[in-house]
Amino acid sequence: MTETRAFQVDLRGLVDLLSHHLYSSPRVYLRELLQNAVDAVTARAAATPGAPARITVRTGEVLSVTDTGIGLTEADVHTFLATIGRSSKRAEGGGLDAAGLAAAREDLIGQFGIGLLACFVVADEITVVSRSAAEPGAPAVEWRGRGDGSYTLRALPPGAVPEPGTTVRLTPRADAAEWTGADRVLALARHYGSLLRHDVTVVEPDGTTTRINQPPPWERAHPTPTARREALAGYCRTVFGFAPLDTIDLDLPAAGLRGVAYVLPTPVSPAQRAEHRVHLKGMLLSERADGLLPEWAFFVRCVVDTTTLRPTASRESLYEDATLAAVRDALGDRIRDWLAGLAAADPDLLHRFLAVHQLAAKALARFDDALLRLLLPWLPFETTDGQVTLEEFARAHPVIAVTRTVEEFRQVAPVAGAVGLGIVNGGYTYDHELVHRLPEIRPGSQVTDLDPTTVTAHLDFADPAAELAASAFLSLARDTVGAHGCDVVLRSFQPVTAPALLLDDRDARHERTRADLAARATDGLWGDILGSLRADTPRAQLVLNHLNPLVRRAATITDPGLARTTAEALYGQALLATRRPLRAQESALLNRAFLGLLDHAMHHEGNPPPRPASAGGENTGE
Ligand SMILES: Nc1ncnc2c1ncn2[C@@H]1O[C@H](COP(=O)(O)OP(=O)(O)OP(=O)(O)O)[C@@H](O)[C@H]1O
Repeated sequence: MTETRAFQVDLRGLVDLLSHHLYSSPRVYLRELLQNAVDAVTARAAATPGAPARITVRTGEVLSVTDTGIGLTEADVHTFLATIGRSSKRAEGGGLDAAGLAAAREDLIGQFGIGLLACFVVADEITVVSRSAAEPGAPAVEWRGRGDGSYTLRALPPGAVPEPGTTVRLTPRADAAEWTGADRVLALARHYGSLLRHDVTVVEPDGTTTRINQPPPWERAHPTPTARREALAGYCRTVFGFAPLDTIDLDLPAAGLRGVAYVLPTPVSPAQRAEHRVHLKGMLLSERADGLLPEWAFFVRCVVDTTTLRPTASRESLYEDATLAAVRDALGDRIRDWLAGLAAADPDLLHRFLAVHQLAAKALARFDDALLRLLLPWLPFETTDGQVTLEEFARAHPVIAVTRTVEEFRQVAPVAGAVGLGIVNGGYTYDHELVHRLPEIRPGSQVTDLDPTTVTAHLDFADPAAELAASAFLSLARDTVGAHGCDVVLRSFQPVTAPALLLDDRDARHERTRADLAARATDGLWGDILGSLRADTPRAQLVLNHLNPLVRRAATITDPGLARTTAEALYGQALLATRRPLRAQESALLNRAFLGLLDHAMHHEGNPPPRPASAGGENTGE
């Protein structure tokens, strides 16, 4: 005959699992106790509006949490308290539902039926004394549960518990003293319970009584809007430790969510994890909730209290579901609206915001066409006219060229600026893309990527006689520098102090890398592939400045060795000015040029080269 048996649960093992793998710290025991008390009070208030709603935490050798809540009958204790995984707050036919409290369920925090186990992380035994408010005639009960999984239950004599409600007591183990001392309990109660909606007090062993919660500042009445703003900013300083640039009210009635977003006063990296404080029905769920806001909103920190978002079983983060996704979108909209409002009504604050969160605003504009339209005219960019908005820049330059890297910009900007070419530094995050979108917002403006030929086309030609006089040097320089995939031209440009300009774009660099690899490829197939990729890409250009005195003198050098070294030195100097990492053969070229010039200079001084040392070394001894 087949016998059906029930699973046995090893409670010690289960508690161990919870404490080591579910909860991040033993301190959550207090949160679970508070939460049960809050739920019990909420359930009773739903059945009997106006019923007492107090929660008292007493610290000392014995720690207790007393509530004036719904209480438990003997049957409730067996069904809910003593059955792990069963919760009156979720189960169909649960005690609270039976009492007609289905509506209140929405306001309850617990749902998993495992919370009480957290107490076994700090104590070996828990005592619950309870009297039901739903069945006032039922006797009060005392339940003692032990960490080994056993429990006892006894009915108490009439009058032993005068009022409905529940007291949970535990005697902390010595090794849990860190979490159960009076100061720590007070701090933890404040930490978790500061926004709970019922009256929560902590009584210390010397009788000191502290109320630990009050309504959140966004719900309190304030005499003036300024007073409200100050109260909200003060709250930000307390919970986050900074004075916000501005506060944004968050109110999503459909999602049962209220709170505020604080705009950070200093820049943050988009990669930094946003840390939002999320309260669930008043109880602090997490100080580091992820996913509450869209990723682009990394410039705000939120505090919210919500009734609809679901916690994970550890109660330390939000459960990623459709509700959270909808809330995230709606909160994103609120932050967008705030920005739109600033642009329309408070340009001063918008300027201050952009001064700090330029990067965030740029990230935002990329995502959202409406915001692009709204923000692009205000966003500053680095240009050949200095730090200006694109709008201003476009007015002065009908055609805007944009670089792909900061180095390219640094190198070309002084020269391009002098010849009136309008260039924007597109090397910073998002800038290249945003500048290219300017014509969408400003029809008629033209944006192109900067390439070497555009710049050279704007530089003045040297006069033909000068070009002719320099032709021998130029052809030698072309020969020398050409080996590095670079052309040489002669032009006149400002500033005169710059002997040469290396115009080198990404395509030209790629082509050089490809050529390098192809030359090194010993394997025929690989060499063929790289060879076949040879593109007709623009080569880099070394533009020598004919206005520069050094270049003028170089053009007259007759010694081919010195002319070659001079060409290499000019190329090397222009190469260094690009501030990009040098390749091995470029470093070798610089070395060669430097040593060559040194050698030439010493020759010039009249120092003859030393006689080479003989192979075996001279015998200088006697
Ligand atoms: N202070 C209390 N007053 C009345 N009933 C309580 C109290 N504490 C616990 N209970 C009962 O014990 C049950 C189990 O509590 P437990 O804390 O283990 O889980 P839960 O609160 O239902 O869910 P969660 O695991 O999400 O916290 C509750 O559903 C409730 O019926």
